[in-house]
Amino acid sequence: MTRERLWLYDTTLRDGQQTQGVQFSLKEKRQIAEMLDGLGLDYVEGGWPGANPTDSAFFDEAPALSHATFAAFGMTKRAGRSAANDDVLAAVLNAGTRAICLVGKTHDFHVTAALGVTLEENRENIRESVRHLVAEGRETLFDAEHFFDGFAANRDYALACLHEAHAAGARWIVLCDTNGGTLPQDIASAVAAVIESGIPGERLGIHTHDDTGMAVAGTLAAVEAGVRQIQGTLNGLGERCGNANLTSLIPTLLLKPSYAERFETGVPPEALPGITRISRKLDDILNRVPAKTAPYVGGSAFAHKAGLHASAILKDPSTYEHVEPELVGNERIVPMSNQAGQSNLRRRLLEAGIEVEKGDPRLAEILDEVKRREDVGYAFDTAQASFELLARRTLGGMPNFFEIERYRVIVERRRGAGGRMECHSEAVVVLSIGGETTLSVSESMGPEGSDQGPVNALSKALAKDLGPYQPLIEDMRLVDFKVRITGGGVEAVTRVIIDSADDQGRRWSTVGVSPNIVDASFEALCDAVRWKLAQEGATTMAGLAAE
Ligand SMILES: CC(=O)SCCNC(=O)CCNC(=O)[C@H](O)C(C)(C)COP(=O)(O)OP(=O)(O)OC[C@H]1O[C@@H](n2cnc3c(N)ncnc32)[C@H](O)[C@@H]1OP(=O)(O)O
Ligand SMILES: CC(=O)C(=O)O
Repeated sequence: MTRERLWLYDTTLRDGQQTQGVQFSLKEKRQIAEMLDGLGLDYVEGGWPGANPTDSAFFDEAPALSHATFAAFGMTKRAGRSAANDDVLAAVLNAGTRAICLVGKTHDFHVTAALGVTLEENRENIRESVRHLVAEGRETLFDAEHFFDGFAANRDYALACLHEAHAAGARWIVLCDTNGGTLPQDIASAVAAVIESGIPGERLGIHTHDDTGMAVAGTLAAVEAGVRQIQGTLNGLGERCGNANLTSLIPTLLLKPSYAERFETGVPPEALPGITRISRKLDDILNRVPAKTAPYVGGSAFAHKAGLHASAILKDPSTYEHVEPELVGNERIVPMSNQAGQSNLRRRLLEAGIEVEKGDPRLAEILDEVKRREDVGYAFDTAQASFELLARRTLGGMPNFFEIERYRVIVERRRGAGGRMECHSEAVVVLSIGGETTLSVSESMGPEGSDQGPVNALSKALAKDLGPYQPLIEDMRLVDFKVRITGGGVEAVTRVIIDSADDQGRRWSTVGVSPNIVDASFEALCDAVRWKLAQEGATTMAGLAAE
């Protein structure tokens, strides 16, 4: 059966940049455009040339795309001037892209209230703008702004605006749910009416916003009704609540038989496993924590926490997964928590290289300890390294690398050079290693001598002199630090999660809990060091001496 082509148009660099708090640099725009091209998107909209210096510079040195058509964005000409004399149209044309997307009004209310022109003038603006770009040999898209609201308010006028663009030669008429309030069934019936009015589905696109949380559903409803171009953004970035999320739509189109059997896109199946990496790379660029619950690509998308789920997953992963995580480059995890049963536990232990027979009484001991600790504020589903240490201690065979004799932290605010007030943190850690006592003092010191706080000072003091273990922790560093006040037991306590990494690409999380934030941090730091030593195959002092 031949499949119909669905065209994917990415607007991360334009509508995505309209997200509050998002401002891409030139280098980041290039990086993102290349990622989208590598994934197989058909169009990459680069921004609005002339609107700001970054966008203009981006078009001056366009990225080298091997697959995607590069598109510039602008708006229809203003009333009272010809298309050839319109500065906005001149700027988009000068950007030199093969495709140009122009936004124009289709809701009568916006024509009179926002533009302040007559309904006929707006139709002329659409017609002449599109005609001008087509005459210049550009593939022209018309983004019909507020189309669905306009269709509900004045159907004839909204349709007439679309037909102006269509008759003038626009390749794509893109129906926009600009305010994001239209429900999927209303999108479907409006699309059906547009097709019935004479514009075929192969010339129609859909651009939705997520203000009701249904941008993806609205997009799919439009496809069902006949549109053949989808506009969206990576990770659903976009104005207000965002646009239709391509990171959800692309796997859906490729993996769900009801779409995959009827449609093909430019994204080849072998590129699909790259989508999780691309999604996280975008978050990295934006300095955002990836959304764990994101469909397909989120860290929790294939995390099986409940005991009943994990038990079945071990027998057959399809029991609780709608697709295999590998297909989208994600991974299955079975975290430990107070929702876990022995199946989660055995699976998690196996991942850590520890095999325990089903029914071993020590499994129940570990589970009891996990549940007891979670009751007082620990969280092991995110702090897997602390969980492993707990399990190894219960199973026996966990070396006692070092003992904490005492530690002390001083935080001082004092007048420094130039009379400015500045903070200073200092820590002392005393350890006992194989009967020997070591004492380390360290100051917190960040870039240009800035104070990085007491936890940083403690981390440095702890890692300063670990006696014979020192070489094993040299490549280790603290990469993230999260604090949560939690109601453990009868009183609120502080839970600290610390993420550490090393030069061998490992990244691990540990947890500490205490009414005192510094003490909770210190517990998590000690676990981080112990886990690293265990990974390095370190033995106790006695073992080291024997080697
Ligand atoms: C639905 C969407 O998301 S479309 C994308 C929207 N994106 C952006 O707005 C980001 C980029 N925009 C910008 O940098 C600026 O708004 C610019 C450079 C485009 C224009 O800046 P300015 O000339 O200062 O205008 P300003 O932003 O204040 O107002 C927009 C103007 O465009 C007019 N306009 C809006 N839409 C259209 C249209 N489709 N066709 C013609 N004119 C339009 C408005 O009437 C208004 O003109 P007015 O001030 O004469 O009333
Ligand atoms: C064009 C566009 O971004 C919108 O109408 O939402």
